[in-house]
Amino acid sequence: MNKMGGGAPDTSKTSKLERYNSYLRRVKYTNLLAASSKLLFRLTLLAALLLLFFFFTLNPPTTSQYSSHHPHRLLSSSSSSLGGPAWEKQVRISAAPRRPNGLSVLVTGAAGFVGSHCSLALKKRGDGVLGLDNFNSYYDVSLKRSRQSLLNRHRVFIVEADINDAKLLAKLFDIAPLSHVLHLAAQAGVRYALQNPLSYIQSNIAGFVSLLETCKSVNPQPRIVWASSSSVYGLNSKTPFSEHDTTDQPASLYAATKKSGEEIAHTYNHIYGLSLTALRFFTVYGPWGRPDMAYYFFTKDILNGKDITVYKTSDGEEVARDFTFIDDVVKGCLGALDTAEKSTGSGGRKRGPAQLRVYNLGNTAPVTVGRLVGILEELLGVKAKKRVVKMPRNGDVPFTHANVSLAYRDFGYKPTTDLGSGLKKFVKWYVGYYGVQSRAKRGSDQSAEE
Ligand SMILES: O=C(O)[C@H]1O[C@H](OP(=O)(O)OP(=O)(O)OC[C@H]2O[C@@H](n3ccc(=O)[nH]c3=O)[C@H](O)[C@@H]2O)[C@H](O)[C@@H](O)[C@H]1O
Repeated sequence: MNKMGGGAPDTSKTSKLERYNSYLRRVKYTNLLAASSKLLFRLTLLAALLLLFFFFTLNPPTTSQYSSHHPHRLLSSSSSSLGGPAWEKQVRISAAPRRPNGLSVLVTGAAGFVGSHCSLALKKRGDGVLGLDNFNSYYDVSLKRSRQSLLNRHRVFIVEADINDAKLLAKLFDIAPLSHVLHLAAQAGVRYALQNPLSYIQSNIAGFVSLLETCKSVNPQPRIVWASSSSVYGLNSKTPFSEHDTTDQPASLYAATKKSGEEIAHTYNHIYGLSLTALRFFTVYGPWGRPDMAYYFFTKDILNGKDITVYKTSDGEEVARDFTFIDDVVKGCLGALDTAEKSTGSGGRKRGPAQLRVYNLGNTAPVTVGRLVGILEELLGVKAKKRVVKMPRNGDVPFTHANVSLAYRDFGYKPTTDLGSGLKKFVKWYVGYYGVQSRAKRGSDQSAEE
């Protein structure tokens, strides 16, 4: 029966069906719309990610770019304005050796602690030295500027640029026939990796690869000596540490990046015939040192009457280091440069087997941190306010101890400075540099007269 009445045909079923169909069509359409907008959103996101990827691959952030966006920023100067005839002349003159068969060395990290000492030593014996440094703000930039002034007085020119600047690196090799690279630019410090891990990747891995990429392509390829670290031994308990020991237990990101550097060196040696020598430095100290290192900031804090924190191991043992004096390390660096064989590649291709070496540069006589503090107290004439605490898990290792027989065999490396004599020289420099007027000054004057 037609509920609508009259003789009209019964359409209630058809219209219900139509309404239902149209409902289904609407649902389908809405679903389709939702699905396609989801797809559109995903495609846009993918495109944006791809764009970002290509942007950063083609324009890797330099340390300076990185700095301005990062909470723990490392400010450095830009190299975009470098160039011109006067600048090129400075580069050429600085890199030119002044003795027959002298080396022409690019020293990266030349305004750094080891870099400035090595640059001076090379220049003094008649080699050409061209410095490169980004003057980042990891520690007091004015100290780096003072080292730069010192080098300037000895006619060593420092190019202000980042090792990640591949164009600039290629330009330097174009201008000057650089025979060797002493690569010391790095993000140093074991504990700072907890605060700024990416700076280690940026300098010690990306920067190193950027340098090697340039070196493999230039003709002739330079010989490269570079700074690895005692920290690669990590939790190794076999003493003294030998280059034959396994180094697969890094305790810090710093150590891991230095270890990666050694593996990367192997690759570039294997593929491109680059001659590469890694030097594992053992806690290098001395005048013009690094303010982030314990002996340096202990000196400052002891003089200022501030507490110092001395670590002990979780077993309550004293922590010890094979502290190595800068002059000994400089001799090791020069010995490694002098015995480095030619790279064998040309036109970016390997033409034969090339030298690949790793050496410890240590002092072979570990000293506890407690004893280090004791020596500083004597030299400064001030009692330290010590707080002995268990070593936090911050990347530190309990002890280091170098076996240096390989370096002795191959280039006569023989450390001659004990911690007492080395710290005496450091304190004398420190009180002079900072103009410290205290018992420390009198103490160091007395020691200098002895
Ligand atoms: O050989 C290396 O390859 C490394 O050497 C250096 O690292 P380390 O040997 O750790 O030197 P450094 O920090 O001076 O601490 C010295 C001692 O003081 C202890 N230490 C430290 C800080 C503190 O507050 N208290 C303390 O007891 C601490 O436990 C340690 O026992 C370089 O910094 C590094 O860049 C890298 O080159």
